Amino acid sequence: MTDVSVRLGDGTGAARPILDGVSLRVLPGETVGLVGESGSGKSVACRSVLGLLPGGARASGRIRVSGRDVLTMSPADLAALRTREVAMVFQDPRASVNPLRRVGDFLTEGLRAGGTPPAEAMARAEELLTAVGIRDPRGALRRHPHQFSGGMLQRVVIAAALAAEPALLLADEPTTALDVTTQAEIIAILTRLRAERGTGLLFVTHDLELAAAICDRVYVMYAGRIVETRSTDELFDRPRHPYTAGLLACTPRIEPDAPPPRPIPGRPVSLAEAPPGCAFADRCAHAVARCTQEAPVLARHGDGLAACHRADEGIAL
Ligand SMILES: Nc1ncnc2c1ncn2[C@@H]1O[C@H](COP(=O)(O)OP(=O)(O)OP(=O)(O)O)[C@@H](O)[C@H]1O
Repeated sequence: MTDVSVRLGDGTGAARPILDGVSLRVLPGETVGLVGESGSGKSVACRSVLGLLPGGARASGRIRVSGRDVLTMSPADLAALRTREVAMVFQDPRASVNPLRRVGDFLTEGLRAGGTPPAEAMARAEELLTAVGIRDPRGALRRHPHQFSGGMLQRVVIAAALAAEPALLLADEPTTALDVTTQAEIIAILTRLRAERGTGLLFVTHDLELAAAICDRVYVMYAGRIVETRSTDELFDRPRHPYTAGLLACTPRIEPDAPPPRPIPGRPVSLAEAPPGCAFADRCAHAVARCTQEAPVLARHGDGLAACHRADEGIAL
């Protein structure tokens, strides 16, 4: 997506800005992280790729998937995009499935709608369940969602997302609701499938350790804007934006000599409440007068981009 801004109607006729000039890219086979505190706009950015914005939202900019612009697509083309090119996995797998329908029906409906004969669709569903590590796939097809644990059901949802072999998989906190062991298994499945199938993966998370473990590149969002993006290695070794450094410092670490986590002072602001200048200035220990007067632009520093007037001074280390 390039320079995407989103505004939401607030019911009174006024429009509340949610995203401002967000540019973000996922190449085939790449895992890209999107991190930031709650309310920074990660989910809205992710959903905008599927044209899934709240009612009354207005989006500008360009969102291209396989060369076609999502924002100007007809409803029929959008529906086709969602079944063939881009799939999304959400935090709560139970919200993605109909509790009254068998898993087999859920997994095969897209394939059957695309003209695959029922027996072939069932065989494909079995294959997909095997690919996500479900041991008795034939039995699983006959069961209902309530007969699965959260982790098993998330595997089913991932299998469904992969049914059409999408070019891009959007994963919005897909493991947050799961215990750590299951979380590790789901991550292993996603990374393996991405490597085997060359699917691009956009992984939305507030967990920086997890982003570090699986992502090639990371985008950091604050108040509806991207404030930093670079390769995962450099982001963690040498963040240029004090917000990224703050997120890293407040992440608990397990190494025995690691410093204790230090929370970022204050609370996150939404884009609508953001002051002029840098939206993070109020919470930033390094802010100078210029930061409250002039909005920093996202510019090249090191191997990526950062939106900070002091990005080259090494202050975020
Ligand atoms: N359906 C909606 N109606 C009104 N406002 C919304 C809606 N969805 C999101 N917002 C607003 O958009 C902003 C960005 O929300 P978003 O859910 O994208 O943040 P997030 O970074 O994904 O947070 P979280 O980590 O909590 O999911 C927030 O200020 C939120 O209140």
